[in-house]
Amino acid sequence: MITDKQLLRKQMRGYRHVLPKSYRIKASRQISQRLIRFLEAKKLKQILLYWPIHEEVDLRLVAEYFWSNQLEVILPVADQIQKQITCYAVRCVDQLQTGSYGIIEPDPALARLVDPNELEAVIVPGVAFDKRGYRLGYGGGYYDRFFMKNPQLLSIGVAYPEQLCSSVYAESYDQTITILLTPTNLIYFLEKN
Ligand SMILES: Nc1nc2c(c(=O)[nH]1)N(C=O)[C@@H](CNc1ccc(C(=O)N[C@@H](CCC(=O)O)C(=O)O)cc1)CN2
Ligand SMILES: Nc1ncnc2c1ncn2[C@@H]1O[C@H](COP(=O)(O)OP(=O)(O)OP(=O)(O)O)[C@@H](O)[C@H]1O
Repeated sequence: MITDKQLLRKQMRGYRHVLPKSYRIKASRQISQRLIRFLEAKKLKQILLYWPIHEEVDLRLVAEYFWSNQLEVILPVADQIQKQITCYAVRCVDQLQTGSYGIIEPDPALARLVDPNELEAVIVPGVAFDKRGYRLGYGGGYYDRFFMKNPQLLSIGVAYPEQLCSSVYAESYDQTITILLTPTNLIYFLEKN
């Protein structure tokens, strides 16, 4: 049986897939610039970023910003068996490799292992976000597990406006994000549901 959640995931991925490339590039640049300004204002440096796949918001400008300021870029490495994320910090693109799901990830042999307690914020990719701050991903539950173990972390979702919807059919294990950044808005979700 196909669930509402699976249908929504397919529909929202479809919406994202048909966004023109030029639109996605422009929106990604706007979101990246807003994120850089936010991180500077709050003096946040130890940030878990992500390297984009499919048509996700592309934050590589933020990675470039970190590297050009002699800061490390922290990225997740996905363990496909355990469905868990481990964080590694890299100093340049040479420390990256193609990992699970074809995602560009830190090479654990070259990168520095980062304890999640060191993190000051987590930038969360998603397929869709709803008005209560719940997120829909690719269905692996990686970020849900990560936030269940590290509930204190500030989580910042990033999205094109076309990824927002009224409900993503959140389940008991789903965690809300703290902030959502779009090309034109910064939304705070104050209530932890
Ligand atoms: N850029 C990025 N990195 C990330 C995530 C993410 O959502 N985006 N993750 C967040 O969880 C973790 C990896 N999880 C992922 C789970 C599935 C797919 C994916 O593309 N799945 C294919 C099906 C592949 C298969 O079945 O073998 C697909 O949905 O088309 C990608 C990432 C950690 N790193
Ligand atoms: N904290 C958890 N502990 C154990 N299993 C979990 C936990 N969180 C989620 N799961 C499991 O993970 C699966 C996928 O969850 P969900 O559909 O919410 O993923 P998602 O948020 O879309 O994916 P992702 O975070 O990887 O982008 C579900 O079957 C759920 O049972």
